[in-house]
Amino acid sequence: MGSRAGALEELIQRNGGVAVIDGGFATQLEALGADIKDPLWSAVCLIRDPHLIKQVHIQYLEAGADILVTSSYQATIPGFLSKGLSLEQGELLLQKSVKLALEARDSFWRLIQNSGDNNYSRALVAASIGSYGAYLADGSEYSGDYGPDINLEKLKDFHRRRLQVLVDAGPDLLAFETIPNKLEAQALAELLDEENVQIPSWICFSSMDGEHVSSGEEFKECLDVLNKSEKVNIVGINCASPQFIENLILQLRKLTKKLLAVYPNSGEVWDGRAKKWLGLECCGEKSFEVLAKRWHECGATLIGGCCRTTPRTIRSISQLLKNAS
Ligand code: MET
Ligand SMILES: [Zn+2]
Repeated sequence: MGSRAGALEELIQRNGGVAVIDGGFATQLEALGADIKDPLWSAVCLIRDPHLIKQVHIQYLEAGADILVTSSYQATIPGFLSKGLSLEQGELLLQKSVKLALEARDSFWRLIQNSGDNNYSRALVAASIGSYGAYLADGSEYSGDYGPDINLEKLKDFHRRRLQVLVDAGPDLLAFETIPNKLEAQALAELLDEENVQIPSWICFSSMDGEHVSSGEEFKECLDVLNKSEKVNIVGINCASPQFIENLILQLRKLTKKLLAVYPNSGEVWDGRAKKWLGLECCGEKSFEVLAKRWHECGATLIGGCCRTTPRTIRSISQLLKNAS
């Protein structure tokens, strides 16, 4: 692994070969009463309800998450500007997303050390960077359909300043989430190089059919690009249906030597136009945890949940994966 990956390696080793990522962030904010019907989605809480953000982080730590993903998924500088905030205010909010997670991690860890409880590891903080489609808030993070005007340079420019601000805020990792196509994967890999980022990163794709990335492109095409990058330490899948994950892991295992991360959603489907979740969960808490064990056996090292998963989901997978190992 690249530089400064030591803390992650140590964590994985201490847990016997696994690290548990937290669960749905926006989902849990809503469960605590936050109103996130906004173009900034969960990131609107950085402005209105930072205490709820911290509470969600603490709930996932208590549940046994080893990696907290920050509230910055849909937090972007243009998004904040269009809310009437200044550039400086927008950058402070991005910093705050990392700060809130670091503070939650540090205060929880102090508590654990004082209690002598051996069941927890000191968690790591992964700064979330949602895809360009997440910023557009039109569902294109699940189609990769960015229109004819978008190109590699524009995607890099879109991501550059947020990336710099988040890295400067001192997270342990970067989590690129719900990447829908090869072009954006390539833009991110190039940007990590250009910015000479020193902390480890994961790049996770979603998949609508269990076989391709959301755009319909082959995983192989995307992995060919990422395999060339030393800055991308981990690749994987987030916010896809749990029923697809086993096959996707088997496919990815053949395509890369990098660590694999999987954190699927609950199996419900997000209707990006109607902005609501459709259908019932395909699997209850119990089967999610049984599946998670299988994902680990198939070669995933970082495992957690995305939208509609909860601290209960994370508690059961944390217990099962860590006791088994
Ligand atoms: N980290 C984000 C969350 O859990 C990922 C959302 S995927 C649409 O809210
Ligand atoms: Zn999700």
